[in-house]
Amino acid sequence: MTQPPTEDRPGEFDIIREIFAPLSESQPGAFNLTDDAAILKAPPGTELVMTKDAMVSGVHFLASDDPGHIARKLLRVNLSDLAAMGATPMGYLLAAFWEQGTSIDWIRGFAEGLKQDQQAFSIGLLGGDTVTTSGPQSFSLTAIGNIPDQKVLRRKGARPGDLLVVSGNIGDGALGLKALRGELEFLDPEDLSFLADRYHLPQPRLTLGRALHDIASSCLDISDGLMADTGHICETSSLAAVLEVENVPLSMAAKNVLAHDKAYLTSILTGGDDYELAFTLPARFESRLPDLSTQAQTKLTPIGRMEEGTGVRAINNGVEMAVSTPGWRHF
Ligand SMILES: Nc1ncnc2c1ncn2[C@@H]1O[C@H](COP(=O)(O)OP(=O)(O)O)[C@@H](O)[C@H]1O
Ligand SMILES: Cc1ncc(C[n+]2csc(CCOP(=O)(O)OP(=O)(O)O)c2C)c(N)n1
Ligand SMILES: [Mg+2]
Ligand SMILES: [Mg+2]
Ligand SMILES: [Mg+2]
Repeated sequence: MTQPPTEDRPGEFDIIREIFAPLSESQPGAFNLTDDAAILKAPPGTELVMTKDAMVSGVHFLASDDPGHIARKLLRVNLSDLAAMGATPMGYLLAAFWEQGTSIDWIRGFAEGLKQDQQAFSIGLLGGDTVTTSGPQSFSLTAIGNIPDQKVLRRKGARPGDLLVVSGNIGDGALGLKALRGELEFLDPEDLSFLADRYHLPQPRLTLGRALHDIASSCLDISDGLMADTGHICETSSLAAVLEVENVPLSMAAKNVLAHDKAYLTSILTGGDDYELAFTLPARFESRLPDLSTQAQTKLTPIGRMEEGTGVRAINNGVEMAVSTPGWRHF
């Protein structure tokens, strides 16, 4: 920041000391955000797992979204990638590109959101960077976790005959964005706010990821869209997937959207913002799904099967769906 601090307008280092340093309290290696970098030890017998996702106003969130929600989603989408690898969160690094003129209240609201979710997910701030930009509000977060040696879940590893299983419900995030944009005015207010909440606050499936260590043959989180991300398992595992669309788990709100207009099925299957896990399961483990579901406190639904070949085919009650765009692409 180039502006000098005044009594009522804190400067860059006031913001770091007063707003961000308290978020690093649980991390002794962050040195209270007073050093050039942080240190972190992996517990004995574990490996570090690292992931980074960015969020940009107008691309990943709406400029009108609550700053606390934006912060929590930023943390949660990264935790979702740790969950997909089967990892346990430890710490995170944050780069904030504040749009010039951002108010201190907005920054405080953002940090409040981080504080709330740090406690919920047992993770703390390790460091980062604070800059301003003439572009839109943007953030990048690097989450670091650990996993016992040799336990990592990969996108690669699915075998022909494995079941394709998803956690939670699919499509709520994409429909939530439509709800916030005023496109689903036919829904009642409870459904609208349920879907908006699902867009704002995904639920990273960390307990599930850890429970899948010796069970899943491959795993990822669904961020771009169910069809596109299933395609990633197919590509890295050199297989095809057949998706039984009628088995895709839906919330009551999503069912109400479909009852109004079946065309929303494409948004559900390809819209992304799900942050549920999709994993492949050797058929001999199918009987373990109810226990896994109880342990992970999420619904687990088999929605298809892996086969020899390439690509994802979506079959809706026996009829193959033509899907031109399987998910979100930045380019
Ligand atoms: N700019 C980049 N530099 C290095 N690695 C990247 C970059 N962009 C994406 N990746 C890597 O490419 C892979 C796929 O990225 P992405 O689709 O964004 O993953 P995800 O959807 O799980 O967040 C990941 O391993 C990610 O770390
Ligand atoms: C305002 C707004 N428009 C569109 C979307 C939809 N969207 C934007 S990026 C994206 C995919 C996920 O983001 P990405 O940066 O690709 O995360 P990753 O897959 O790397 O985890 C989706 C579904 C959104 N979330 N918010
Ligand atoms: Mg990414
Ligand atoms: Mg991912
Ligand atoms: Mg991601």
